[in-house]
Amino acid sequence: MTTLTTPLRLGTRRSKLAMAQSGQVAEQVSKLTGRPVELVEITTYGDTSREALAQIGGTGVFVSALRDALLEGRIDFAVHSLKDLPTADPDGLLIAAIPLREDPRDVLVARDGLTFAQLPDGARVGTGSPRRMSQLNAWARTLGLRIETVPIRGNIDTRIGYVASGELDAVVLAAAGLSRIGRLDEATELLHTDVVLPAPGQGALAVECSVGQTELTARLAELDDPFTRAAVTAERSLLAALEAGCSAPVGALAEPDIERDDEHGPVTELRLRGVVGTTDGTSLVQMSATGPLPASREEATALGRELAQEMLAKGAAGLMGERAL
Ligand SMILES: NCc1[nH]cc(CCC(=O)O)c1CC(=O)O
Repeated sequence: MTTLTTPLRLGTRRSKLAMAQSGQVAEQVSKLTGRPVELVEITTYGDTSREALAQIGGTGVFVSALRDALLEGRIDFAVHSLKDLPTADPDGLLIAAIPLREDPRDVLVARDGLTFAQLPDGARVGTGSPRRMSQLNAWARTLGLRIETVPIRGNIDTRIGYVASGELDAVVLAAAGLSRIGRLDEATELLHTDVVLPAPGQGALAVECSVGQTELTARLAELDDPFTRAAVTAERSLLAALEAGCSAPVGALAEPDIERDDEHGPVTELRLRGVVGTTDGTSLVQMSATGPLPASREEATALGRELAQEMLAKGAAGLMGERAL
């Protein structure tokens, strides 16, 4: 029988980042429910495989083992990095909460405190993400800088280690990940979203549970931040409508935008920006669209779809490689 003292089981990957974000949510859920929350470690294929992410089917590989555990009732809920969640909703599960998002931006961690513009010609910059490669190469071109992007994988500590060891001049990572493991102070530049748009959903978490768990779902929903939910819904709708996977060169960010409306005073809208590009950065489609705020799920989804259509009309599909064709 389930009682107030029965622990809730929170399934988590074993990485430092996963443990940190699961630990934070566990504490909040424990306060909300008055029940202890126990972390259950789940190993995913993405954790054990050394193959490149693109080869093993994108970041969804980190998620499926947690979802299997949820569906089989071995755990009660799971915390995912939203940007690692495939856009298709699985049967039998739901996102009970999307808490307030952290800083969605990417950061540079470079040797000797360098910013991107200060990197030497021929600098080796580590990232395995086609989205980052595309935008970094495009930015370098506008600065008249020649860089070499070097595909790397591994957890955050491993990636920063390539800079510490002198193997690479810099790596690019998500600010949110660094912040959650307490290493944000090692960033040498926060990358402005005018030059690098983050991955759809970056910086946000998703708290997932089984549809049958109505009581737990209702409690977890108290952690939900409606603005974050609307923003990431628009970003993920763009990604889905471009028919791109989570390892595609797609950046997206939805933010509040204050518009001057002379008759009724200022109005706040939801502004969605999107970018798609070739990994060498020679060709980019970058566009934006605005919708109402607050935004219902339908309105946020429509905004993403609308922007995708405009980007596809400008040739976005041709820039994404065969996945999109
Ligand atoms: N790609 C892996 C990944 N998945 C989630 C984060 C942390 C940031 C987030 O929660 O969005 C990271 C690390 C990174 O991209 O640097």
